[in-house]
Amino acid sequence: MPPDSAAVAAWGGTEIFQGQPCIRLQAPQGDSALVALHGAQVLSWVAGGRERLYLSPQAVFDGQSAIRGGIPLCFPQFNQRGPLPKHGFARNLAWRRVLSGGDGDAQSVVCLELADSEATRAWWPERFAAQLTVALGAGSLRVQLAVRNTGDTDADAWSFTTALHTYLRVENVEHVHLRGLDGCARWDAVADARGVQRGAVRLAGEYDCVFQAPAGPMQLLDGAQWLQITQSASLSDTVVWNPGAELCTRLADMPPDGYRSMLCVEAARIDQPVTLAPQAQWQGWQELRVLQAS
Ligand SMILES: O=P(O)(O)OC[C@H]1O[C@H](O)[C@H](O)[C@@H](O)[C@@H]1O
Repeated sequence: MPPDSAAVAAWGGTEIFQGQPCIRLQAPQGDSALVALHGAQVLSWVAGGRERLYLSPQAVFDGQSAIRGGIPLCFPQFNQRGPLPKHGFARNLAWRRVLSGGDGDAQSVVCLELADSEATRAWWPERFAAQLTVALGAGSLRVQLAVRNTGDTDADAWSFTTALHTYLRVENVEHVHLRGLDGCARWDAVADARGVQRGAVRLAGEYDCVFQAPAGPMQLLDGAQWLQITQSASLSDTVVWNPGAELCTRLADMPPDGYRSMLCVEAARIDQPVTLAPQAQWQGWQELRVLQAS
């Protein structure tokens, strides 16, 4: 469905970024976020005067391709774990703005919806409604996905996997520490090896691991910039990804040295797909919060 630009404009807070209709969220103390209708993708989060998300300078904004950076949503399939296009189709389609119904005002909260359509049923036959709510707080950003099976009561249950595929901006990925995953079971997708994480995650080269999500918050230590990352228990996996130098040169929508400036810390549901009976609903969220370094 094409973006309903007129309706979106009537709600205010809209702007065009790289040719794409977007919604600008503003917090009183100066923080802001930018959310594209395409993919319901957060493209920017400025907190404490600093951009916190990585958006590739070579990202493609053609209204069809996945946008490299920000917070893409993988739904209803994570990666290539199924017959659908990689990471599902939600990041390739235009979402529409709906009433948020939540806390906060229209300046700091936006809710976008994607329901099944001819386009989605060409890939996946299920009837669904997905809502992505982005809430900007003082030094925080919370992204919540709610999914409902809108099938008739005598319809079948269906399953999905998902990820909030957050690209965090870092000074130099080889200098960061990601704390909070110590003791978590992990599958290293590069080496195809299972193990348990010991200590903080440090990176040197390509990194692609699916962890059992930690019970508490993680902390990303990037020099003097600290970020707390929390996810709901319903998102039971955490993915940490960086393409490294060699793979990065093969990603057409990233500059060769782009990998240095980003680290994906993804709140995901992969190993145990969510199964929804007709009319049942599920939700999951990730929250990012700026911390004072100590
Ligand atoms: O290039 P994309 O389709 O956006 O996928 C980027 C990456 O997403 C996740 O982090 C996966 O764990 C990686 O295996 C994958 O390469």
